[in-house]
Amino acid sequence: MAITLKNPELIRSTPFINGEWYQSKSSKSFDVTDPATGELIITLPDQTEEEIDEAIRLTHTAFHDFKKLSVYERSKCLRKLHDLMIENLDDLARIITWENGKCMADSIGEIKYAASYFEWFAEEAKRMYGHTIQPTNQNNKVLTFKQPVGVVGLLCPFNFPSAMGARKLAPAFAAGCTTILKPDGQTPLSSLALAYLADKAGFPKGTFNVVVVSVDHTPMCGLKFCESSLISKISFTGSTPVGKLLMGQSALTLKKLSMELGGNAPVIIFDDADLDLAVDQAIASKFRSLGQTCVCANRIYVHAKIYDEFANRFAAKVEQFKIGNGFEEGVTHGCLINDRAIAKVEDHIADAVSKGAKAIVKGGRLLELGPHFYKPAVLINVTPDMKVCHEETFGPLGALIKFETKEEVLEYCNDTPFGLSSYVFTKDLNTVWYMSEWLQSGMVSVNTGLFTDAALPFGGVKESGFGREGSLYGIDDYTVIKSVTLGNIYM
Ligand SMILES: NC(=O)c1ccc[n+]([C@@H]2O[C@H](COP(=O)([O-])OP(=O)(O)OC[C@H]3O[C@@H](n4cnc5c(N)ncnc54)[C@H](O)[C@@H]3O)[C@@H](O)[C@H]2O)c1
Ligand SMILES: O=CCCC(=O)O
Repeated sequence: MAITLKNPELIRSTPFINGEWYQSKSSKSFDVTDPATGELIITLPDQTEEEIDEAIRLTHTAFHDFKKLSVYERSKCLRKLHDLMIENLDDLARIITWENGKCMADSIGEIKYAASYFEWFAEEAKRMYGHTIQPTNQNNKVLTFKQPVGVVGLLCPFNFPSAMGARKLAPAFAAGCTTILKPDGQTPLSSLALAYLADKAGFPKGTFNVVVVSVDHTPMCGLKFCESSLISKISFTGSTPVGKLLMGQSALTLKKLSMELGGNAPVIIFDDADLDLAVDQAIASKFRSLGQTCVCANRIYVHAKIYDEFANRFAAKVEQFKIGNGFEEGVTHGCLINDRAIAKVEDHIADAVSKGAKAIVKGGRLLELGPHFYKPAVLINVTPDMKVCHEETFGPLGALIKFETKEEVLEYCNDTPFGLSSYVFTKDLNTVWYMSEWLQSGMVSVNTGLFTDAALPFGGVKESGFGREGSLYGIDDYTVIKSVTLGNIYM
């Protein structure tokens, strides 16, 4: 099914390099398909090593002029891009639903969320403050400047095809860095549409480049970024194993890195929680983008006193989901991205059931809807020895685990190498404080399942990575501090 857009020019079929829609000479190409139908959306050139090198070189050349552009000019471009995204909201959301499969309501939410990073960093661009410091020698003064780190390579995943790129591009541009973005080979159209709008917003030539490569050639592109001495920093969002690989590959050029990696988010529901709120919010967290969100609830710990009641209400709500093509009216949840994603959900369910879990909502493929549709599942009697407690499912499986005390549940929650986000539901301030203090995660969300925002410092601890995106801290990852000493000053 081809989609119609108010502005068909938003669909691009070539990379965007140095301010131009680049005519690739590659003899290879790759198909982007609609995960809901399996139908072809577009065929793109699979860029070669030489073309990636050339794109890096041009991004580097652009850096020297760009750093001279005033922060006020950078701020205006960012603000304009925000406005253009909102003007093109419906078209951009349709592109996400087409290439990613999430429902239109989620896609519209994603575009507003992505645009909000440009608005936020349009303001932050003006706030790259330095310090004046008094060193031990009274006749010297130290000044600090925040300077752009240089060329930044942005490697983005499929699950938020617009927002993950926006969350990197906006602070990088605000700081005065030039960027080269490689979108996921399954969902490249949103990034190309962003490049089209950035160009219209006045981003100078070469400051925002998008290269395209197939899923198969992605490791080649990753290696090129990591090994290039012209790229100063890499910002990656994706799984922990790939993050580790990129970090190793970046060692030779000692790059600055931001790693937004996998999660295994626990949700803890205490017996004093507002149950209606907890059920609704746990559902919102668990099934956002059908579970394909890095901060999605992965393990839901429910206090023994309210376990059965919570499980029944949770299951009843899941049964009400309307799964279908994301473009259809009334659909609450679309499809998963590919077969591998479904296989992981099936594996976690099979493992849990073989160890004693019981399905109170039986999940399963919905082949009558299309190749990647899956009815969400809810399991009770889940125990800490099951895979779902240790690995990120990244799909529509609600796993409910019983607990008795806060000390016990804290131990379960922290028993993982991951530490991205955690959720706590309770009315007791002491419990809120205790859990917020001791949960090993970069973000703790209390009494809400939806917390991400451009104003929030987003990022993990442990093997969920490092660096913070968004917020007043987000720009720091794209800057370096230069210290200037003024000597022999006499007053
Ligand atoms: N912390 C966050 O902000 C965040 C946000 C979204 C997703 N994620 C994580 O991402 C994972 C889901 O995404 P995925 O399955 O696509 O992850 P993935 O790591 O397989 O892929 C992520 C991206 O990296 C690319 N990639 C893969 N191998 C590469 C290589 N050798 N060099 C360069 N790029 C390479 C992929 O093509 C994709 O675009 C989950 O673990 C999820 O938690 C984290
Ligand atoms: O998937 C990860 C990002 C989700 C978000 O920023 O809300």
